[in-house]
Amino acid sequence: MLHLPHISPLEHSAFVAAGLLTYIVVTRVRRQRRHPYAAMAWVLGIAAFPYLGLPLFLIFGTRKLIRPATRRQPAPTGPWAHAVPLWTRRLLAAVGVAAAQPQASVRFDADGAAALERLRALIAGSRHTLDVCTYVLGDDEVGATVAADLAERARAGVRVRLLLDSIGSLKSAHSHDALLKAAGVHTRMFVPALGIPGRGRANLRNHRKLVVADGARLWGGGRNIANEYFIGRVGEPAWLDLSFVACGPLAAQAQALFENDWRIARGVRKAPRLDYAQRLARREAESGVHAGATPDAATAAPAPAPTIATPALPPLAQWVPSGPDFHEDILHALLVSAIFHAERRLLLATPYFVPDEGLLEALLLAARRGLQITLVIPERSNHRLADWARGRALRELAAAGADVRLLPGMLHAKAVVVDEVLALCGSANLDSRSLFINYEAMAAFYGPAEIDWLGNWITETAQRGQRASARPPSWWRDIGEGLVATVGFQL
Ligand SMILES: O=P(O)(O)OC[C@H](O)CO
Repeated sequence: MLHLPHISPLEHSAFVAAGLLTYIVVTRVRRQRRHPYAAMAWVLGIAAFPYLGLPLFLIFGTRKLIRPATRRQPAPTGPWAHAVPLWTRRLLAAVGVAAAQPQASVRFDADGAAALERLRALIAGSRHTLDVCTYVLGDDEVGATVAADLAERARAGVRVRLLLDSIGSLKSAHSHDALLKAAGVHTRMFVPALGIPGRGRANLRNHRKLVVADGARLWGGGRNIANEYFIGRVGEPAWLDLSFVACGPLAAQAQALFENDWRIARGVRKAPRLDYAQRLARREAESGVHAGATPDAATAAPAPAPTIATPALPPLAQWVPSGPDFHEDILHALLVSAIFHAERRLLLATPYFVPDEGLLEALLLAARRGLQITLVIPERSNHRLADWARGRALRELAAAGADVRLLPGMLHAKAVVVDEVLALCGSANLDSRSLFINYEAMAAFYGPAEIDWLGNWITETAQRGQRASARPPSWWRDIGEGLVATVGFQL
């Protein structure tokens, strides 16, 4: 029989005090801001159940891996600087994001089959390196096809690195191991879900989705690598989603970030001596590359997808990362700033809409200022808790005059358009998990062609949805939504 050690009330109180002190020290030393619900939950948890609460806090309680940077960078200048709103330039430079640069080409894919062809062509066109990061690699047709393509490149002598999130790919992470390993693909799992994760990182998932070929061509967007994002599961249509291929410096920016993620997955604890934007600038200066890489035949050729007409401005773009590897919540800061700066319209598409109070308030104020706000979400997503958590925010937005559209099928695209000045497309959902916890990355586009393309796509997609109502729900639904919303910071 198990005998628990006897603990006197004094010893118990001392343990609780030590637990709370640990919470304060970790939070203060790392200067981590927390959602009020999260702070309250940790303090109450440690005080009420210290023997469980403290270990859980040490395993899951860290949100940021680096301390605030004191360095302030000036807003970038240069031939294209005028095309990026000054507030964006200043903000992103201040938080350590590499500057926007012109790309040789950018092509979006809304159609899943075309997106898969373009991804496969990018992989097939790699000659030296291939860096792949995905939240989900499916144990299905698309997962197997892409894994076979990676294996083929590795056999041809390309250095192939595959980074999988260990929670996102929990069920399927090892499905393609035999093939990948035999071909020489280097695979790493991002922060093990099992085992003893160190320094509170177990809750910090890598949600970034990118493939970089030869450091020059980037495939990115909202798609994971599994059937539902491209061709649909058996008997079901593919989810509505967006991805893109960019040829140019955006790929180098994404690859520099991948290098960081690859180190973290190896368990490296020390922060790199230079941050990724500085390292990138140094590498570019050393090699004298960029400002417009040329697309090679492999990416120029494939798929009958929309080609963007030559704009007055080149496709100006910037890779905007966010997550525990940056002290600021960069995407949240960018979104809130963008909403306050918007003058005419805000178009938003997301599968999961669980905004924190700051983001919701910014949107509500924009609606009250009379901006056109279109928010497209699926009527029922694949995460029922997220659907429950969003109810109040949707009703408030609809009541304030926003056009909230519920699509009949599953929408998984993540895109935001702000006036005619900025468009975002990438991995981040408009929920607290993406904006405050996960490793994420979005491409920010400043060229008129890309902004138009994404704006038109969101507008046309919205027209296929039903308008959400501002009517109050039944009392039990209201209570249910309230309960789910208290853990909304984790959704
Ligand atoms: O986290 P996302 O946005 O990549 O979506 C993943 C799916 O919802 C997995 O259930």
